[in-house]
Amino acid sequence: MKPYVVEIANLHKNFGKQQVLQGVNWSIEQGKVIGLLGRNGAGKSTLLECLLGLRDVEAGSSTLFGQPATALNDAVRAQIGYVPQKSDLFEWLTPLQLLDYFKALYPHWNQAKVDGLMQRWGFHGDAARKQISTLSGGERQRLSIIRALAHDPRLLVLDEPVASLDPIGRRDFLQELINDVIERDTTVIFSTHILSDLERVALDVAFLQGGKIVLQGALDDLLEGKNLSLEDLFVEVTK
Ligand SMILES: Nc1ncnc2c1ncn2[C@@H]1O[C@H](COP(=O)(O)OP(=O)(O)OP(=O)(O)O)[C@@H](O)[C@H]1O
Repeated sequence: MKPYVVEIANLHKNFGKQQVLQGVNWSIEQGKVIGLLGRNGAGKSTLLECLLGLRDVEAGSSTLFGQPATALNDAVRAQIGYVPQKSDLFEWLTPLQLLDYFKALYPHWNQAKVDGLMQRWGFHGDAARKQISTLSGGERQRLSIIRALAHDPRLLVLDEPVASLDPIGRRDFLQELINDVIERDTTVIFSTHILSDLERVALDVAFLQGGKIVLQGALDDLLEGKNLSLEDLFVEVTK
């Protein structure tokens, strides 16, 4: 068995009186590609933020590569790539300036990968020199993904990464993910509402419902012998 990259134990998170996470237990082995599913407002973004140590929690813990998520050392931090749901890019920079900025922060930076993705994903020529504030939603999302992949992370956390991408952009991105996982045994956790995409890349799924992971496992196993589609399963688990 491979080591666990993520270990979440009894995680509780409230916003005021609202109990969003109510005892999440979730362990993720190295090299897994997991789709996180749940209704709007189920707490997927909150869970991904808590998993990464970006939010205070009421109780419980998240451990990444054996270290508490709230106290990661620089070496572990450099192994993580994150695409948040809301763009956190520096609006006043251009894509080239943004990537140069992050390049200086990471010990491992795969410039060949960045150059290739910039070419393929529409950032050749003028688009690479426009102010980020003027980019479209999909262009920002592409840039955010390039930034997250640029340092060859071993753990990728993606919060609805393809929501604004056109079908070709989605296909390219999914292909990139698959290649990366196969080549480097990257662990990928991504939330999405696009079940067809999930079925193309995720071997595992986890359902967040009522503040807990209520069902997880290999997609094939969960659907086997049930004559259900993933959509049917989603409806059944989250109703
Ligand atoms: N900063 C915040 N302050 C107060 N409430 C919040 C905050 N962030 C999230 N919430 C609430 O927590 C709940 C879970 O939100 P979250 O964004 O994690 O859900 P989600 O599953 O990612 O939803 P979606 O599928 O719509 O993106 C929601 O009811 C939301 O209103």
